[in-house]
Amino acid sequence: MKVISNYINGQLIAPQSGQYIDVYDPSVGEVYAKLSDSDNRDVGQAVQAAKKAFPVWSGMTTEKRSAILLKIAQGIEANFEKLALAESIDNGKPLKLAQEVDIPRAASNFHFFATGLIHFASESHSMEEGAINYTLRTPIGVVGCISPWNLPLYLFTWKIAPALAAGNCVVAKPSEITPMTAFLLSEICIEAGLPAGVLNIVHGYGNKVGQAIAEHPQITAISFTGGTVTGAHIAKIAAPMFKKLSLELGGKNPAIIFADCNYEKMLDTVMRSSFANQGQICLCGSRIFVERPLYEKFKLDFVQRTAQLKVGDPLLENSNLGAIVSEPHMNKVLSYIDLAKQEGGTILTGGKRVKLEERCKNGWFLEPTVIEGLSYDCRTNQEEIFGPVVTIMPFDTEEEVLMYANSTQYGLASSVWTENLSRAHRIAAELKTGIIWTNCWLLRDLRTPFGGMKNSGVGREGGWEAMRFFTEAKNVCIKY
Ligand SMILES: NC(=O)C1=CN([C@@H]2O[C@H](COP(=O)(O)OP(=O)(O)OC[C@H]3O[C@@H](n4cnc5c(N)ncnc54)[C@H](O)[C@@H]3O)[C@@H](O)[C@H]2O)C=CC1
Ligand SMILES: O=C(O)/C=C/C=C(\O)C(=O)O
Repeated sequence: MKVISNYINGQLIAPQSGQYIDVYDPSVGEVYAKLSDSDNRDVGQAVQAAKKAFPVWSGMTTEKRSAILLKIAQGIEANFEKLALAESIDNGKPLKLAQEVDIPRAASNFHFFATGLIHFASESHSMEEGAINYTLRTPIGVVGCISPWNLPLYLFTWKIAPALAAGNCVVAKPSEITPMTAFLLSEICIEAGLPAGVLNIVHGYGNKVGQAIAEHPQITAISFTGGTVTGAHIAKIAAPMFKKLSLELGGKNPAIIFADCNYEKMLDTVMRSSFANQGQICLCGSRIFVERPLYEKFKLDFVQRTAQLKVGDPLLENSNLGAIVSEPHMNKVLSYIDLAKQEGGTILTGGKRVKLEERCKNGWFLEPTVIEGLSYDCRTNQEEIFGPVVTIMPFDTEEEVLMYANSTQYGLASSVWTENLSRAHRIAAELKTGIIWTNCWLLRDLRTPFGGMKNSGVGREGGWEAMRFFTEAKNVCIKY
């Protein structure tokens, strides 16, 4: 059985506890690897290694740092098939999705920041009084990156690439539920010649390793993606130490469909925004609002298309949906389907666990589910489900749909479907979400600010936002 070691000070090493955690393949429901059960001792060791490496890494020329990060990107590309297969086995997502989205994006994250760092420059502001300010952006030192299980390598690299590009040394923790590709990345980093201690990957539970990262006084900035409750917990620990925080948290995203939309394009994309990655993306559109004249047609077509989706072995080419990441998570999603029924919802399609045969007979699979007949303010429509479950609701006016869309504690992303340009701008101005996609979904330009409002997070990642987060701004004012 594969044993997943920590990557500390350039070495693959066992956890100090000598203990290991079971890692499951969700499509077969069985343990297939053992993961280091690390604790604050391993985090302490990682921080010491990172501190030692900091003068070397931050003092390196940008060209040299860029070249090493590009080598990591090339290493991801060279190991493309191995990483995609590992991601699919670890997470349960269709192999095709890992090949088309997760792994290419992980390589892009490194490419993007490896080249970006060369162009990252100081700002200067001249004053009429005869003075000039220039703002130095210096690396922070040792930073922490904590990532979730839904897009494992994609989100892990989305954090560590800018942190490293900005000249920091990193103590990183991938999710204990999906640690495999982060482990494979540590092998790639060794191969790429990343100096020892620059990146340290400490595996284990959130309440041990994650907690130790949040508490460590020498980790002065943390980038976290995960659940809102965990984000609030980390914020509470970090606040008295005045740590810099970037929190990418949950969502309950609206998809708003007007009757004048490009119907076929909308339908194809809304299928994806509802069920991609089994609905386990914080950006998925889980509340679908449809203008009343289009509602019945949309309902008919959407339900029919959903019922035709194939839930199957993630390794097979024709599976549209794979397994849910874990048994507890599958049960959580099922409990929300029960709640929807109690709240008066009608299940139009789906709603049950899927029992596959042979290899996947004990896997954790769910039918893609469409629910109607719920009020906008019931729990099903207010709380994050994070699975292949969407609700559909009609609306009559722009004011009404904006009220529905903005009614939750979350404010991550919205998608809007209309051919009316003025309306698109009007709606975008009123939606309280950090990201608004009009006539598209998850169309990503890595230069743009990425993040949420309200309980969906604090701060923005991506492009210069990430480089600014991972640096200290120091203004120098010179009077001449
Ligand atoms: N990006 C997103 O929006 C995500 C949202 N979620 C939501 O959160 C819910 C719970 O999922 P979980 O896997 O439990 O997410 P989580 O928020 O517990 O896990 C995310 C990361 O935080 C770590 N973590 C957990 N406790 C920690 C602590 N005390 N200190 C520091 N780090 C800690 C985990 O080990 C993991 O690496 C999901 O059902 C879903 O609704 C989950 C994953 C991603
Ligand atoms: O950066 C992206 O393209 C996607 C990010 C997705 C998440 O943060 C998530 O699903 O947790």
